[in-house]
Amino acid sequence: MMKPIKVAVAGATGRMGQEVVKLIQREESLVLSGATARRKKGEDAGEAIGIGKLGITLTDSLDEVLAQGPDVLVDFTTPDQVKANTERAIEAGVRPVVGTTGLTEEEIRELDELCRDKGIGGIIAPNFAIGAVLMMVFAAKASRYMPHLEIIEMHHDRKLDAPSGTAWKTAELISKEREEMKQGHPEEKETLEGARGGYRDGFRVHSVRLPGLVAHQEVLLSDAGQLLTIRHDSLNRESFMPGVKLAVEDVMNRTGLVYGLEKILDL
Ligand SMILES: NC(=O)C1=CN([C@@H]2O[C@H](COP(=O)(O)OP(=O)(O)OC[C@H]3O[C@@H](n4cnc5c(N)ncnc54)[C@H](OP(=O)(O)O)[C@@H]3O)[C@@H](O)[C@H]2O)C=CC1
Ligand SMILES: O=C(O)C1=N[C@H](C(=O)O)C[C@H](O)C1
Repeated sequence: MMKPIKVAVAGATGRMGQEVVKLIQREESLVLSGATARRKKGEDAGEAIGIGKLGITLTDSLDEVLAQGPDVLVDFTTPDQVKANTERAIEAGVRPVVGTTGLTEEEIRELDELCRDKGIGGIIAPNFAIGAVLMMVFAAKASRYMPHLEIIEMHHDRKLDAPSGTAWKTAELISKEREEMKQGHPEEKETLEGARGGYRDGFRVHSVRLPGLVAHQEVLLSDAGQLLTIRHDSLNRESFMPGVKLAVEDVMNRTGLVYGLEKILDL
């Protein structure tokens, strides 16, 4: 049997980090080698998230976790932590699998260069749910034929960033397929600031934040007499785990960093 992949988790007590720790526990091909969290540091990682003792103590020191020699670091922390965490992982020769949103295109390019210099693989995916990736790719394809469109993303009200990483990625994929064009009335005026949402490459992106939601997105595309709605709903955070597992396995066999799960799926 193959040796299990040693996975460390940054942000292990967060909404996503907890799911990743549970994923690692149920997969024989993965083993938890370390975990970071600040508020629950010193506690056992399993006990802290209610799944029983795992023998891994939570620490707020990423360097301590990296010194254990994991193969992969999975990061679900915050937009202000992720760049530094990922740089430190790569410098330590640990392959990053990043779900945390908020990295700019320039930062992603820098991290790719670092990975290549080290000869290791990495992936940054704003959304690990396979259905969400399909929604983004289908919407981008549809935009070639139906270029009038708007993106509406809807999330829980604990989310820090707007628009979501998924909406940014969708916009990027659409902008590669669709000729830039202005939509709506040329003399349109907002009488309530923000009413028309954010603007990118000629189309609008709207962010909704409500308690009880998880992660949802609609891309509305229209033409005379017709509306195409491409929608994805993550109903819980387990929905992201098959994609996380795929990414952890993938980075073991690549050099350089990819941005987007669609790059490692055979679509
Ligand atoms: N790619 C994808 O598929 C998905 C991406 N996301 C993204 O993942 C990120 C996390 O989301 P979510 O889990 O909901 O957020 P949470 O706020 O629930 O979790 C973030 C966790 O990070 C921990 N944390 C923050 N800073 C540090 C630090 N310096 N060291 C150690 N731990 C730290 C926090 O714990 P403490 O304060 O105790 O340290 C917290 O538990 C967001 O950017 C979100 O957009 C979310 C869902 C899916
Ligand atoms: O914060 C979240 O919850 C999510 N964040 C990611 C994003 O910003 O797109 C992925 C998913 O939408 C859930």
